[in-house]
Formats: sequence, structure tokens, C-alpha cells
Amino acid sequence: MPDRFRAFILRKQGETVTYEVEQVPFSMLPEGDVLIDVEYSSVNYKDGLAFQPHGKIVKSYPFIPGIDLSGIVVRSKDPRYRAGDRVLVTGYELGVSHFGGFSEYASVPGDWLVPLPQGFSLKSAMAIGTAGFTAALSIHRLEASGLSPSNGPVLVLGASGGVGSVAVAMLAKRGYEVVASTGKTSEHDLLHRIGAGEVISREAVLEDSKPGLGKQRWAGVVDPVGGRSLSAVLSCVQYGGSVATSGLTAGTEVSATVYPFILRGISLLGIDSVYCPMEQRLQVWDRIAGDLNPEESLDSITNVIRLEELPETLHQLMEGKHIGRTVVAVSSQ
Ligand SMILES: C=CC(=O)SCCNC(=O)CCNC(=O)[C@H](O)C(C)(C)COP(=O)(O)OP(=O)(O)OC[C@H]1O[C@@H](n2cnc3c(N)ncnc32)[C@H](O)[C@@H]1OP(=O)(O)O
Ligand SMILES: NC(=O)C1=CN([C@@H]2O[C@H](COP(=O)(O)OP(=O)(O)OC[C@H]3O[C@@H](n4cnc5c(N)ncnc54)[C@H](O)[C@@H]3O)[C@@H](O)[C@H]2O)C=CC1
Repeated sequence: MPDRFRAFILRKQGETVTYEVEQVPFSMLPEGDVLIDVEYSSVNYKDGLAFQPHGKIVKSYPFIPGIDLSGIVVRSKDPRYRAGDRVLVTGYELGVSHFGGFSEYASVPGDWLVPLPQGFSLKSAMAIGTAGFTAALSIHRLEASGLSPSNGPVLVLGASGGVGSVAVAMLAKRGYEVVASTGKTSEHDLLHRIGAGEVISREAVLEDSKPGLGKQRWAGVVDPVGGRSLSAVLSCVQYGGSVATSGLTAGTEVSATVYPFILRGISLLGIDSVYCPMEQRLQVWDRIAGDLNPEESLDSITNVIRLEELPETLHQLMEGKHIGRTVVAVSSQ
């Protein structure tokens, strides 16, 4: 084991957050049952918020962000894990109040660990990461609420982003008719290649909007976008259909009438990947490794960067310019 390791550190000076890849001592790591040699992390919207001085994610500085990691157990006080085990962590307090995955080593509670699912490498597990897990959890919840491929088209909002692109690939794999909504005309071909039958603009979703009831178009909706887009789709969900809402890239405020809820029996499902209970978490990872596995499409939506390249990707993400998933190869210098 080396004396020090490399980590992407955020520091706050006044109203400014500064960042640097630094060599840090092991004494800087928080208490944890399991020490992990981190091989890969991934970049999520929440990391972009953590990078902002007023993002309301990071509680204290200096801080190592990164809400995802995969790696190899170095040592463990938790009897469920031992040196050499391949594991991943997404969510909980990782990269929020507990040092995260943009670091060559991490020390975490054993309760946060998920054994690397069958058929996944440490790298492909991070191509899924929090965003892909959220896509899968959204589909899992929509199906528990009655969605099946025979019900009709499923709309994916924010389809070129992390949650959206993985949702398109997973739904296509499951045999759904997928309609992808994106603001990026440059990404239409990519979305068709990963399984969208139709690609529509952001504006087309907003234009469908009616204050009360609109045309019944969607059997289900995967919504990592929120705001006006969510307001617009609610009136266009088919009788008995559901919307799985996970995100806020278009805003946090939603306006709706009760009509689609009380006249069409639609449901709005809240999706939280962070504290998703372990039993459901493992079930969803089993599905990601099974019937939802987007393996044929994963490479075409995944970009790999080094720790030093994080600032550029985090800026792109906050400017709405990020495409698909970005994996961070943490251990490569
Ligand atoms: C991967 C996941 C995601 O990407 S989720 C999307 C990214 N997350 C966010 O954008 C959240 C950023 N946080 C905020 O904007 C704010 O913290 C807030 C709006 C969620 C709440 O801020 P506010 O100042 O209004 O209230 P408090 O900080 O006093 O909290 C009120 C109450 O809520 C609890 N709480 C705060 N943050 C969270 C959270 N992330 N998840 C669940 N609950 C949260 C907080 O503990 C307070 O409850 P209490 O019972 O009083 O402790
Ligand atoms: N609830 C949960 O557990 C989770 C929530 N999220 C949330 O989901 C959202 C998406 O996350 P990622 O896919 O990782 O981010 P991303 O940045 O990769 O994708 C965001 C998508 O939203 C689109 N977008 C931006 N502004 C928009 C607007 N005004 N109208 C419509 N679309 C717009 C972008 O073009 C992009 O396609 C974020 O808000 C994130 O915080 C993500 C993972 C877990």
C-alpha cells in the first residue's frame, strides 16, 4: 500500500469552490468498515451540483466528491466482505457528507456495499452507476404499477442524459415502444441506435400540454427532468398509466390539475436511488444484470475520463451539454 493516494479535492474559499487532484494521506479518510481500492467512479448531475458553491449538496470542506464508485476490497471489519471482493457503492451519503468516489481509496460502511453483479466489470458497473440504476428503478416501479410492453408507448424525457439514455436502452431491451424526447438534434441518431422508435423535441412535449386533460399518449413516462416537462406530460398519460419522476434539470416546480389523477387513475411515482432499501436495490441490480441489461448499447453512450478531466465534464453537465454516461478511470495516472 502506498503512503498517500490521489483524490479530487474541493475546497471552499469565501464564495468560491476550488478543485485540484491532490496527493492525500490515508489519515484524511473517514471512519468506515471497509477500505476500497477504487478503480472506477462515474459522473452524475448531483456531482455537478456538488461542484457549485451553492449546490446544496456538500456539507463541509475540504471534501472528496463522487456519488458512485466500484473497486476491490482492501480490508474489511464487516464479516460479509473480505480482501479481494469486487464491489460497488452508489448513493447513501457517498460524495455528499462522506468522502466519495473521485479518489483512489474510499472508506465506507459495509451496509452501503453491493457485490459486483454477475457479468459486469468494475468499469461497466460504473457505466450504469447512479444514473443507470435510477433508470432501472424507474422501469421497475412503472412495471410494478402495471406497465407492460403491450400497454403502448413509453416516453423518456431528457433522453440524451445519463438517466434518460440508459432508460431508452433498457426499455428497448425489454421490448417497449420507446419515444425519446431531447433538446439536442445532434443526438437523434444515437437515440435511434440505442433503441428509440421515435425521437421528439422538448418543445413537442410542452406543446401537447393542456391545463386539464390532453390526448392519452403515454402508457408510461421516465422523467429525470421535472419542471414544465413533467407538468406537460401528466395530462397526456393513458388511463391507468404512470410517470416515474427522478430529476429536476428543467426545474423543481410542477403545476398540475387533479383531472388526470381522478378521471384517468394515473400515478406519479417518486424515484429515489439514494436511500433505496437494500432489498430493492439488490433486486434492481439483478434486473440490470438480467432482463434490463443494456449491454449492446452501453459502450455507445459511455465516455471514459481521468480524474484530471472532471472539471470539464462537470461544467458540461451543469450547462446541459453532457451526453450519456461518463466513467472516471480513477486508478489510471
Ligand atoms: C442522485 C440523486 C439526485 O440527483 S437527487 C437531485 C439532487 N439533489 C438536490 O438537488 C437536493 C439539493 N438540496 C436542496 O436543494 C435542499 O437541501 C432542499 C431543498 C432539499 C432542502 O433545503 P431546505 O433549506 O429547504 O431545508 P433543510 O435543509 O432544513 O431540510 C428540510 C428537511 O429535509 C431534509 N433533507 C434535506 N436534504 C435532504 C435530502 N437530500 N434527502 C432527504 N431529506 C433531505 C432535512 O434533513 C430536513 O428534515 P429534518 O427532518 O428536519 O432533518
Ligand atoms: N432521484 C434520484 O435518485 C436521482 C435523481 N437524478 C436526477 O435526475 C436528473 C438527471 O440526471 P442525469 O441524467 O445524471 O443528468 P444529465 O445531465 O446527464 O441529463 C440531464 C438531461 O436533462 C436535459 N435537460 C436539461 N435542461 C432541460 C430542460 N429545461 N428541459 C428538458 N430537458 C432538460 C439535458 O439535455 C439532459 O438530457 C438530475 O436532476 C439528477 O439530479 C439522477 C439520478 C438519481
